[in-house]
Amino acid sequence: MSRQIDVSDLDIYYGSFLAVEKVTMEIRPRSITALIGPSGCGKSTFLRSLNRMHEVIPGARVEGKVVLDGQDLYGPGVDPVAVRRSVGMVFQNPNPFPTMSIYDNVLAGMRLNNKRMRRSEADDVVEQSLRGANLWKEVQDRLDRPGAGLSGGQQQRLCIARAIAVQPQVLLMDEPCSALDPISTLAIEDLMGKLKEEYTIVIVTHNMQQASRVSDRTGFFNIEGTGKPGKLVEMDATDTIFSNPSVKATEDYVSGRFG
Ligand SMILES: Nc1ncnc2c1ncn2[C@@H]1O[C@H](COP(=O)(O)OP(=O)(O)OP(=O)(O)O)[C@@H](O)[C@H]1O
Repeated sequence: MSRQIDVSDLDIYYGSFLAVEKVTMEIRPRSITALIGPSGCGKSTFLRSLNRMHEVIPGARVEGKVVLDGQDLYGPGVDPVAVRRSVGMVFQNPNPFPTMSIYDNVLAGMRLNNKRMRRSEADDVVEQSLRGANLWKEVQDRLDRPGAGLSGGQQQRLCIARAIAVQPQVLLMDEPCSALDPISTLAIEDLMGKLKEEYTIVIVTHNMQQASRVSDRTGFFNIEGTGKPGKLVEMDATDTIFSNPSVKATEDYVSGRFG
């Protein structure tokens, strides 16, 4: 499995509104790709199209291709639920099931997938996922307590544990730190650095420092005006985007001159 995503000529619509136009992008395996750009340019819309989450909105659709490991995720007969299993997602606000125990939260995705497991197998998945999310040490003695009892940063790591429990190939993260304090943010950033050894990660962030700290490659999206579609302006190694971009709009954005 290469865990590479190749997007070609992707148009993304909400009904008749073209929100994102003609994106072609190579998302490299076992690396972190950051998507940046001003509000409304379609970063979250594009991210959601990578695991067919976009389709849960009535009237939303795409044209073009998203290919993961040689399979067109929008091809005929492809099950969107299976796509979401191999391309997991972590959202802006940590959203563990509040009354469910930490233990059951980790297994929630697997249970949705109707996977039956022996207790010892489930114990292993919980421990490995929580270790993978750098949360095991903090919660190992209170696995039966509700997820809501954790701090915001711990809840976000619990959501990451839940996402990796189903062993996805790709992890999509939509502003995963925007609801967190700086210390929890650094903990998630450290964790992302570790996770990229195994997963392909795509992150949407408004935080330029975060994009430059954590990502290997960065794509800059922009929009020409209200009602116009968002477009991928350029994509390159993160260092290049931040120090020597090819397009003036990128330079203006990363240097804080607009956006
Ligand atoms: N559920 C929806 N129905 C209709 N239009 C939508 C929906 N979600 C987003 N849009 C529109 O699609 C365009 C892109 O929105 P999107 O949220 O993807 O941008 P973004 O770059 O992620 O913005 P932000 O940085 O503010 O989160 C916007 O014009 C937005 O109004």
